[in-house]
Amino acid sequence: MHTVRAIHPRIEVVEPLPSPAALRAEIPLSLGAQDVVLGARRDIVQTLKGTDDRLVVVTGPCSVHDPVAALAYAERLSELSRDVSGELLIVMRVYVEKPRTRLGWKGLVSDPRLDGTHDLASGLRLARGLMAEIVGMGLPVACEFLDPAVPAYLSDLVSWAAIGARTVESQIHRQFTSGLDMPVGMKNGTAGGVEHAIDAIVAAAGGHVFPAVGDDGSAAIVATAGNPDCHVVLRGGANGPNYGPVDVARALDLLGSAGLPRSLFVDASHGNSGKDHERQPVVVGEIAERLALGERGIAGVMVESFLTAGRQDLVLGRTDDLTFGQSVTDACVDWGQTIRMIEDLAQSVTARRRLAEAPLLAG
Ligand SMILES: O=C[C@H](O)[C@H](O)COP(=O)(O)O
Ligand SMILES: C=C(OP(=O)(O)O)C(=O)O
Repeated sequence: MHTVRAIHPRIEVVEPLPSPAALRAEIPLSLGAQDVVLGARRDIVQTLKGTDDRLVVVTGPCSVHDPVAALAYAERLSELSRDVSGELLIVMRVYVEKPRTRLGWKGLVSDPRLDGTHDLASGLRLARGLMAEIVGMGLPVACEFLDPAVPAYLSDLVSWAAIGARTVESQIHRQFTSGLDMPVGMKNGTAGGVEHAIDAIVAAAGGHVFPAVGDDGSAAIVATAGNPDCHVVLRGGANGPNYGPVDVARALDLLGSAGLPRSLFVDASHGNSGKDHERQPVVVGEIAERLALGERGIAGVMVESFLTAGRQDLVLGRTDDLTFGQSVTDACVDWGQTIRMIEDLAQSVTARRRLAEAPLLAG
């Protein structure tokens, strides 16, 4: 550890971090786990293209603060996902970085002990170990990539990623997304406009050259090939929800006019539920009804769900006071409600399939 204050008075400490290659060697991905990651990436792309008629469901806690609770959730979800695998492609939210509106705990990677000590090396190790364990259960993993240094440490474990509402306009995020190997959902901005997400899709589809952390941890110039698998995630915004049929049709038309596939995800939480977790089943119910009636533009749905309903305030350093399996960021639906929402969505896919087959049967 050495101080750099003489040159940069506002930087207090610079410490070394293990390189991405070193962390990968410490927590490798087994061949079986690699199949899970790659298989889900491929299947999600097929659902976006409409060649797989299942629905992607990205569900899990708003943020992971307790790996034990996250694993307990993952065990239940992996079992449930097997039951509905003919209709739904379930991916678990394992969100280890949190963007904050102002200030607050920024996730497991940033502060894994939840006490303000910011042991990032342990955070990355913990996040990688947790993701590896969940993928090892056969359950694919989703996260938001926030800090541009983090994907190099985790992205080989991730099947679906988001660029959040607060960073979708950032060139830096669009650049690193252009080098990611998984489908990436671009959230509409916090103000609600879908145009920034469409700009982000176009930008990330192109190749870029930019400075980054190399695999060995050294400063590097990275050139990317472009990511053709980005899509919009409608999450609502300051003016209210945008999951209704008119907003979805408008977003699909904008995508079509930009020469992009008419396919998107809907986030049932955030601006679409006014951050009221009890609204999420209502949003999911309405989407399920529309899917059952033949809606094809919605390829995926996101839900914020954990073991216990609601949310709790985190006081740094006071983890003993926390309720097990309850979110310390946005409020989530509980496990029982999650099962009902997933069953509802699975039934809607079955109904949509019957509808698609009906003319063939009649003929
Ligand atoms: O999804 C989580 C939150 O909505 C996002 O991180 C912003 O949180 P904040 O407004 O509580 O800071
Ligand atoms: C922060 C999140 O979403 P958004 O960027 O839509 O606010 C999230 O999904 O955790």
